[in-house]
Amino acid sequence: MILINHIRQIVCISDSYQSFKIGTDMSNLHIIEDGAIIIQGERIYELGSSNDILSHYSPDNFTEIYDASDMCLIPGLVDAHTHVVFSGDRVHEFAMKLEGKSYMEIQAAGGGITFTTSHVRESSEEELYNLLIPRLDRMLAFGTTLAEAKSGYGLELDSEVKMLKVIKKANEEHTIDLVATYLPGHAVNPGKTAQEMVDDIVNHQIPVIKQLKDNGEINPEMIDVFCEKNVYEIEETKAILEAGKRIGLEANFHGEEIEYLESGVLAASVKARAMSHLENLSEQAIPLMAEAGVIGVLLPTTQYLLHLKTPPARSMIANGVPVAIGTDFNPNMWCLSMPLAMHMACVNYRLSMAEALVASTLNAAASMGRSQEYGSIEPRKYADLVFIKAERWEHLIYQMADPPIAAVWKKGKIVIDKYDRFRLK
Ligand SMILES: N=CN[C@@H](CCC(=O)O)C(=O)O
Ligand SMILES: [Zn+2]
Repeated sequence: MILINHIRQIVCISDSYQSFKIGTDMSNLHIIEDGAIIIQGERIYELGSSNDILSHYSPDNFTEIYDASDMCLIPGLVDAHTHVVFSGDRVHEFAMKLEGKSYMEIQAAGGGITFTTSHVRESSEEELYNLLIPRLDRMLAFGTTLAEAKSGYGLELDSEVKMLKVIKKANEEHTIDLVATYLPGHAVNPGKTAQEMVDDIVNHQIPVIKQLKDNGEINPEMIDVFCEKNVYEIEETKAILEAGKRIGLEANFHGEEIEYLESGVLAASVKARAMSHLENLSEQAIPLMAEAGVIGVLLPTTQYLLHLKTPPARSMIANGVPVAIGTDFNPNMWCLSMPLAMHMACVNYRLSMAEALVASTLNAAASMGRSQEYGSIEPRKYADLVFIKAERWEHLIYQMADPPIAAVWKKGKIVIDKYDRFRLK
C-alpha cells in the first residue's frame, strides 16, 4: 500500500458515490484539510485527515510514503468532449475566421469538417495513431486522466471504423482512458443530402458497427450527431440517435450551437446521456433536460472562438441540469487544457470555481457513463489524482494558462512528477 500524507486539501467532490451533482450541491466539494490517502493497486483504499489515518496505521504498513504538505489534491480531470483523432491542421481557416468568415461559411465552401475528413480518409490508422499520442501526452500534463473521443472525420463506414480502431488502440496503450463515441452524422458529404446520409448511417453503417463491436474490434459506447440547421436537423438527428440506441449506444450529441433548433427538447425526449454546446438552449428545454437527467456539456473554447451566444449555464445549474465541461479539442479549436476551459467557464459563464471543478470531474465522467469509477476521490474508485502545488486547489483555475500541476497519478502510479521530491520512503 502507498500512503500520501499531509496533503493541504483533498478535494473529494463527493463522499456518497453520487452519479453526478446538480444545483447548489455543485458547490459542495467535500474538502479534507491536512488529509491523507492510501492507495492499493490501481484504486483508492482509504482517506481521511492525516491525524486519523496516521493513528490507525504504522509506516510499516506501506511500501511507499509521500509527503504532500505543499500540495492540494483533486481527482483526475475528465474531458467530456474531444475530437482528438484527426490529421491535417486548419490554421489557414483560423486566419479566415479572423477576417470575418463564419464557421458555417467555411464549411459550406468545402473547408471545416469536410477539409479534415478528406485528410483523415487519406491517413492510415498508424498515422492517425502517431498524431494522437502526443496530444494525449499533452492532455495528461494538463491533468486529464479520462476523456471522451469521437470519430466523425470519416463520414463513410471504413474511415469511421478506422478512427474507432485508433481510439480503441490508444485507450489500450496510452495512460489516459478514452471512451469512444461514434459520430457518423458530423457533416453531410458533398454531393449528398442529409437524408441520403441518414439512410446510409442507419441501414448500412450501424449494423456493421454493431458487428465489429460485438467482435471486439471497436468499442464505441455512445452515438453523436451535429444537430444544426443545414447539417442534421431534428428529425434526421433523431433517426440516427435512435438507430444507435437500438444497438446499445447512448446518445451524446451536439446541439443548439449556432442556430436554435430546439435540440434540448429532443435530448430530453430521446433520453440522451448528454448534449454539448447549448449556446442557443431555450429556457423551455432546461427543465425537460433536468427531468430526463441529460448532462449539459459546456464548450467555452469554441463559443469564444466563434463568437457564439453565451449558453444559459446559470439557468441550467439553477434548474437542476447536471453541467459538465469539455475542451472540444478539434482542428477548429486547438485546446488540450481543461484548466483553461474551466477558467473560461468561470469568467464567461459565471460558474464558481467549485462548480467548474465538479463539471470537469464527476459530471464529466457521468456524461460518458463512468462516474462510478472516476471523477471523485472515494474509496474503491481509481486512484486518478492531480496534485496542485499551491496553498489552495483554486490555483488550478486561477493560474489559467500555466496551472501549477505538480504531479499526476493514474490508476495508482505516478505518471507525471514535475518536482520529483515528495517521496519520503
Ligand atoms: N460543431 C461541430 N463539431 C465540432 C467542430 C469540428 C470541426 O470543426 O472539425 C465542435 O464540437 O466544435
Ligand atoms: Zn464537437
